[in-house]
Amino acid sequence: MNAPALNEQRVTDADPVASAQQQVMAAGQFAAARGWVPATSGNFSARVDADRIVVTRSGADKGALTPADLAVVNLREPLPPGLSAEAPLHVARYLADASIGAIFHVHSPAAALASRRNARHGVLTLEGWELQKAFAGVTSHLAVLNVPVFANSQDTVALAAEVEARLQNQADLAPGYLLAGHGLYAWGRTGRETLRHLEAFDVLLQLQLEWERNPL
Ligand SMILES: CSCCC(=O)C(=O)COP(=O)(O)O
Ligand SMILES: [Zn+2]
Repeated sequence: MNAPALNEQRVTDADPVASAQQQVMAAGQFAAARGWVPATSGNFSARVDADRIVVTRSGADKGALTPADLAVVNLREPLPPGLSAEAPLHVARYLADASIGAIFHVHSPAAALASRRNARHGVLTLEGWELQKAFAGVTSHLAVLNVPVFANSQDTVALAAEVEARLQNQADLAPGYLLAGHGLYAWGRTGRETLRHLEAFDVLLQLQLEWERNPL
């Protein structure tokens, strides 16, 4: 999962926009196949270079994305109309962390439910699960990983500022956060790593929900 496939590497070298588009379209199919982006929910982005990302347009079916559903956006310029309503959340993350290569947002049932269960605390803490090692840099099930939970908001510019202020000061941060009653944002250095993180989050959130409901 860590090394890009040969085809992905060739496209990256030749055409970084096409590579970013390919990562986003593949992620959309992966998420749709698992029921994580129902009814056009979710939004996906991948970095092109230090200044640009590819991001989904608003309302696109994430399971059937084509290049026409994707916009190339400069991170340091005003956002054009028609982008995902949540594009400010993507842009703020890329600007805050130059190592991020892709950000995928899903509305999986586990994320929506776990976010509401933990909204009052403002954080969901993962600990004791071997699958935590699917997150980059985590080497033990004993690691304590915090997943911040934010109140949902339709003002995604203000929400992005709130998220980034909190993430800067969050110790032991997992590669993602939850929006209450809404879903999960996850990131990684590449599209493949971000998909691995999404998949790990999905199982870990299901385990956590079951554990909270019925601890042994
Ligand atoms: C259809 S779900 C409500 C909007 C949302 O939360 C989402 O993820 C999709 O919004 P977008 O503007 O990116 O299509
Ligand atoms: Zn959403």
